Amino acid sequence: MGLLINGQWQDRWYDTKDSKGEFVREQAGYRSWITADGSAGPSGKGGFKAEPGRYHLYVSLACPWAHRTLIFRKLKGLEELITVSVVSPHMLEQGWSFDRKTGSTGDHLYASEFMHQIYTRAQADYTGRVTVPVLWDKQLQTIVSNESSEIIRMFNSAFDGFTGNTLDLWPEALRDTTEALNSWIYETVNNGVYRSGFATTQEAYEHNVKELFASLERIEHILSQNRYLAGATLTEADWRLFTTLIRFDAVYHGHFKCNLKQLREYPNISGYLRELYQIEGVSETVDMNHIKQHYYYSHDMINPTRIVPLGPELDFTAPHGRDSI
Ligand SMILES: N[C@@H](CCC(=O)N[C@@H](CS)C(=O)NCC(=O)O)C(=O)O
Repeated sequence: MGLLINGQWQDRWYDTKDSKGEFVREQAGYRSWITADGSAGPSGKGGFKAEPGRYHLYVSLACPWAHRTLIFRKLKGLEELITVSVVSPHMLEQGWSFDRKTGSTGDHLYASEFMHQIYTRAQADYTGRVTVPVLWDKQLQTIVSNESSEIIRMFNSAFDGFTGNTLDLWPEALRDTTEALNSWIYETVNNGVYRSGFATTQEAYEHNVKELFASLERIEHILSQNRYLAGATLTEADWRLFTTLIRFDAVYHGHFKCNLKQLREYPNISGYLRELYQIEGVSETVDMNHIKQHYYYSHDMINPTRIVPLGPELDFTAPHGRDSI
């Protein structure tokens, strides 16, 4: 695990000295948007017109942020239009790698060994963390975006003209509601599990775990009255939450010490999680082996033996019972 400084790879764990033991996530560096006509999006530069075959996704099947983009690619019927390479679940001294022996598909575009080579291909003197997902433009040979929350919004509509798929997971009428949900769920749940697990002081850990479970209680309450987070309609807020929930009992509960409760103790959250998992195509995006291998094997600062636990046994295919909500 490490980062690039002026294009040079440095092997380093997160520095929490200046933040009282708190893990602080770095802002994504590439923030442009693919749009239907190539005009600039809300941030970054223009020139990235939606075109079949032009774009490529680099993902980890273990990573909850990358997982969001795979779900949107699936639900929006983009599999033929946007190609994918998967990194190995083991993120070691050189960061994410394309080691086929440990579960990567290899880099289909450039046969690179490491993900940091994709970043330096886009910018030779890049400084910053080398994260997935990365949305790559094969034509301009550069990174369009490495921010999952924005990639899913591009996928939601930019290619509709080609696919005819008009499923709208960010409906105009629910945007304020969705944004409000996203903001506290991102802070205390999606990133909250990382802030708990990567904390290096007892105080920071306890603070984050308590916040996380207060939010889970709040979500349990919302889901006792609503089928989905924003009401009767499934939105991006649900998929953003889903990728954290699906990893919760298997990884965050043990490895990140988010263990006040297991998700199975929340009846509404568990039923909701199963319902989302059972939506057509979604289970194909979930790879529990990559998920467990990544966290338990890569973070040797937290788990120095690198032993990957066998349990817990989870069955996301059981009836969800949410039809009556
Ligand atoms: N803001 C980014 C965060 C992506 C991210 O942090 N990905 C993790 C994997 S789960 C990563 O690549 N971490 C490597 C690192 O921090 O060095 C997004 O949502 O796309």
